[in-house]
Amino acid sequence: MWVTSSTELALTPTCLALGKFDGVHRGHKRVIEPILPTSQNKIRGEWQSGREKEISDISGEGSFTSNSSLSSSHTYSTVVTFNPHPQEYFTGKPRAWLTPMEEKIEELRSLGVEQLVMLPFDKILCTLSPEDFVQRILVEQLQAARISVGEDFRFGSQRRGTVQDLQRIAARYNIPVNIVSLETQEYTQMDDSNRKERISTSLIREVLATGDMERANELLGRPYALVGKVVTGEQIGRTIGFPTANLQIPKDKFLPRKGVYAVRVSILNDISNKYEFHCLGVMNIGSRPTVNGANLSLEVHLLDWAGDLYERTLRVRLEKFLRPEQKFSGLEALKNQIQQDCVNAKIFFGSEL
Ligand SMILES: Cc1cc2nc3c(=O)[nH]c(=O)nc-3n(C[C@H](O)[C@H](O)[C@H](O)COP(=O)(O)O)c2cc1C
Ligand SMILES: Nc1ncnc2c1ncn2[C@@H]1O[C@H](COP(=O)(O)OP(=O)(O)OP(=O)(O)O)[C@@H](O)[C@H]1O
Repeated sequence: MWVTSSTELALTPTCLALGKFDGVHRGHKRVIEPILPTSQNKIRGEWQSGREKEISDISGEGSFTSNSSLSSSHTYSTVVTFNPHPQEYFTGKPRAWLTPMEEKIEELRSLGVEQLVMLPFDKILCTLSPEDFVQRILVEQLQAARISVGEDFRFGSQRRGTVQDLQRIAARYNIPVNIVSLETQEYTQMDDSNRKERISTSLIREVLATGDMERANELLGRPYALVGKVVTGEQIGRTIGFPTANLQIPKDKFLPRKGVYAVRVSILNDISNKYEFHCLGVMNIGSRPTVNGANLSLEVHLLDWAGDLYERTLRVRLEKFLRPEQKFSGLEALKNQIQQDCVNAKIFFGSEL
């Protein structure tokens, strides 16, 4: 996938999906689907499979995340997003992401998106009128051939432009706009009544903060994952019979509720760049009050497994919140509880063991 923050370096013409796409959740996938080559094929019946050429020599600010074989007269399926996040720009506060950049690129690439354009969200961009945004950015710079957005997408200065405005303005340039209806999820409330909720990044963040992984994962369409390298810890874990891999994740990754989770772990094969060796485990996200830990740490113990994981990249999928972190009277009490956590995780995973 080609990734750039410069519209001058963007591969054109394009089929565009517009938005912030943090989390690449089920609603986002619905918006992206119509711009993928397979869907365009169905829509236009003219997707080119011949005359393909390997594009690997593009220099400059952008980068390829894998070797892509693309046609020279091809409409590039492109996700257009904003950097920094508009909220970050307006509040001046850094934001934690459900999918930090690397993870977002990986998710979009796995969907079949060919290009990610991260428009610099600055004073110029945020003061463009809806008309100028479409004409200058989408038409002139990105040469849009088709646009896909969710029903509630807003754009242009002060979010003035609605999807109907987008459709009307784009029609002047003969660009069709797909307006995707909102993806919702049925949710059973405390009083047992059912409610449909619109899937959004904000909702998923709220749910993750409560530790309700079943609901968060349902909204996302996949388990929420922490991806990072294994670094050295204080090595107390092995002395109590529970060696743990300490994970170093991107600083801007959004963390769910602190506590202990039942998890699925996979290890990145650095050569094939694929995750393999799948294993179950228990993870603690917390500051380890029992051993007077000062910083937040992310530690995973793999069930019934022994080996060296230092420097390996792990993907830890959080499946079930088991309990909050506690301060125990000593290491023996902590050890007994971790033993119980492993039993509880095994019960949760049930037949998989
Ligand atoms: C499943 C699991 C649950 C844990 N629960 C707690 C806890 O409730 N309270 C706590 O202080 N530390 C908890 N820890 C962290 C341990 O204190 C930590 O693993 C131990 O100090 C060893 O860390 P080190 O090997 O990185 O030095 C937990 C660790 C794991 C793997
Ligand atoms: N549930 C959904 N169903 C269909 N389209 C959606 C859904 N949620 C977002 N979209 C669309 O996907 C694109 C990207 O959405 P965006 O990330 O900007 O919003 P979001 O997921 O609602 O996040 P936030 O909560 O931060 O507003 C936009 O075009 C938006 O309208």
